[in-house]
Amino acid sequence: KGTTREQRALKYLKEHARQGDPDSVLETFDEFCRTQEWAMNAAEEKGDILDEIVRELQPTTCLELGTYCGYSAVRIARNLSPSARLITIEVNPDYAAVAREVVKLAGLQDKIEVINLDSADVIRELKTKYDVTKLDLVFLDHWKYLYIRDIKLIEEEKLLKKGSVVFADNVIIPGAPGYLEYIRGSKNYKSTFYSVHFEYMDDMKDGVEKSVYIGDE
Ligand SMILES: Cc1cc(C(=O)N2CCN(C)CC2)sc1-c1cc(O)c2nc[nH]c(=O)c2c1
Ligand SMILES: [Mg+2]
Repeated sequence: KGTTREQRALKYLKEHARQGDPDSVLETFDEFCRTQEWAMNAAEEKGDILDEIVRELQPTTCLELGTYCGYSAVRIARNLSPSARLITIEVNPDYAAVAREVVKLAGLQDKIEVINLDSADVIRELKTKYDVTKLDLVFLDHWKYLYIRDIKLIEEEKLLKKGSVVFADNVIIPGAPGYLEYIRGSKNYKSTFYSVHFEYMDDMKDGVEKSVYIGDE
């Protein structure tokens, strides 16, 4: 075929979504994944919880680990206030390239910065190189073994403040071994589990975990 699934998705979005309209981009992406090819987007149910968190928290600075094609980056950024921004990190260059196109298609390139590097390297430089003081929202959606590494790094860098929200995808499928135990066992967080359908699969259950930071700043 020569093209990747992510490139086929982008082509479909360019042909069917309204330029500059984030809602249209998300609806069209969901349609592609339900009618053409499955893809690991945060999708409708997980997306609704993410929307709720962003609307309630009104975060100024958001960090997403695991951009993939940019579905959840668009989902987060479309609800951000004018001066708020999202930094999203994607280690896979092919995914990052597609994500940048999807962000542009949604007209959100001024709110979203896609960084094609390893998450740990960027987290260590958020304060010095990316002008971040505190993170109001962190979305963990990259690789299950990196959730615990990266949340510990974020704590070490003192990037969280009281009320900061850490939202983790896939805590059931593929699962986040060690992360759930760590975050639920920590006195610095108040965690809530949401049982949700796995993206685009009405017969599979996954879980997402919302953790509010209540620890020392
Ligand atoms: C790629 C993949 C395949 C899965 C699966 O069980 N499958 C059976 C059912 N069929 C339909 C799909 C395939 S689950 C999953 C996945 C899903 C996410 O949301 C992810 N988020 C971030 N980073 C990941 O690596 C990530 C992987
Ligand atoms: Mg996921």
